Amino acid sequence: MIEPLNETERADALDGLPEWDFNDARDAITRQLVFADFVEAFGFMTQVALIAERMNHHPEWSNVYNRVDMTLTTHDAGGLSSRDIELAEAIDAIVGD
Ligand SMILES: C[C@H](O)[C@H](O)[C@H]1CNC2=NC(N)=NC(=O)C2=N1
Repeated sequence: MIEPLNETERADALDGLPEWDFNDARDAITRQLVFADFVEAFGFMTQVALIAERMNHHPEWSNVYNRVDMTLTTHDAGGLSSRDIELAEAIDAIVGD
């Protein structure tokens, strides 16, 4: 059973993820991306999907044309865990941040 991050761990993790916002109500992190068009957005989502499946950790997300909205939290932990931080870092690497 994975545990949610404690206060110190959460603060440290958020420091390392400046492109992500913290959603206190959900104990989740969110990021919105805008691409040139749908093909670029869906190509990004395809790359994330493959990594998420490999990690067995999956984003909550939505896509409208060139926009992708992502929320990361760990359902099994009831909040933000180290798995979300690892997935966020992998997503940032795809984006080039
Ligand atoms: C059974 C399977 O391992 C779990 O349901 C995994 C799959 N992907 C997951 N993704 C996310 N974001 N949180 C989880 O708790 C989670 N659990």
